[in-house]
Amino acid sequence: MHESDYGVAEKTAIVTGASQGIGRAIAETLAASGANVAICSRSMDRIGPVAEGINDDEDTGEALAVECNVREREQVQQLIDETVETFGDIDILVTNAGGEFVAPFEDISANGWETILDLNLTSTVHCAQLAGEVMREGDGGVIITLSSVNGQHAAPGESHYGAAKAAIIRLTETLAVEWADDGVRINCVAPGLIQTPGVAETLGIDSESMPPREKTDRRIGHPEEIADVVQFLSSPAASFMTGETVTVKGVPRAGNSMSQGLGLE
Ligand SMILES: CCCCC/C=C/C(=O)SCCNC(=O)CCNC(=O)[C@H](O)C(C)(C)COP(=O)(O)OP(=O)(O)OC[C@H]1O[C@@H](n2cnc3c(N)ncnc32)[C@H](O)[C@@H]1OP(=O)(O)O
Ligand SMILES: NC(=O)C1=CN([C@@H]2O[C@H](COP(=O)(O)OP(=O)(O)OC[C@H]3O[C@@H](n4cnc5c(N)ncnc54)[C@H](OP(=O)(O)O)[C@@H]3O)[C@@H](O)[C@H]2O)C=CC1
Repeated sequence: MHESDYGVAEKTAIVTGASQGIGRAIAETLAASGANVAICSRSMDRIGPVAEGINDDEDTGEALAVECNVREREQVQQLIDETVETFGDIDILVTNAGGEFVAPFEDISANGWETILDLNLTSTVHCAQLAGEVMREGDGGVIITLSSVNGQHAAPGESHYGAAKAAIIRLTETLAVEWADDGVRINCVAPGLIQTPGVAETLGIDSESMPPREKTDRRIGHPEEIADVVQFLSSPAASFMTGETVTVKGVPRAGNSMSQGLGLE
């Protein structure tokens, strides 16, 4: 009888942007399954307590907090080095850190464009190249990138973010082909609208109005619903998946426009 293996116990995972929201849920989910997690954000004051929470629980893997701005390649290299020094290897990389502001194309300055491309796309390049080097020289690994439904479909005010997130999908497909022989699987997750502090800040969506996870006919998701998909993609159960983008957006709605997800219709 076949028994599915969704396990990541004793694996080492890096999760970027894990001080809150989706990244935090991913880190806590992987750690709860026994993975050791190296987690980063731009501030030790913000990432430290997340690691402490994981380390306070004796039943989880260990957590290492690292202050790292993923836009800075040298800081990403330090994150990789500290992870290998502490846990010995890198098995899983989740390039979660990202963000945006909503603005019409004509109002986005050159620096505004570069900020969003750097934060989402170039940071993914830094992390995948530097952690990928460790994986490829060792016994392979798993990479999960974060795109968005805005990387799959157009939405007003999202030209910079949509371009960056679309490029992450194609980068994922390309690396899956280039690194297949090195034992590296790489897949992408494209969330729909998820209730996080970042969304609350950017879009002013109130967390109190969040319907329960069990209610499927809703417009907004829980961070844990992304974490569960990342856990699956990280595990041996997904061994025959690479180069794919998994959309996680709940009930499809007519028009498939992100503006509907935002309640802007
Ligand atoms: C329709 C949405 C669907 C939902 C999809 C959800 C996607 C998400 O990712 S939501 C969760 C992610 N979290 C966030 O987005 C956090 C909120 N955003 C921010 O914290 C920031 O905006 C930032 C991280 C994206 C950028 O911050 P920072 O690096 O500090 O950059 P600056 O403030 O220095 O600005 C750089 C550059 O960008 C211009 N700019 C910033 N905001 C706007 C704006 N609202 N409209 C137009 N331009 C903006 C800013 O003016 C700077 O350019 P210059 O003035 O030319 O220097
Ligand atoms: N929420 C949503 O609806 C959707 C989100 N996504 C994507 O999911 C990912 C997570 O989003 P979400 O949880 O909502 O975001 P949040 O804004 O809630 O959290 C972002 C996290 O990233 C960290 N971070 C931001 N910039 C950097 C940086 N330069 N270097 C290191 N860490 C950084 C923040 O930590 P700190 O501030 O402490 O540095 C924080 O932990 C992003 O890539 C986003 O684009 C995709 C589709 C929908």
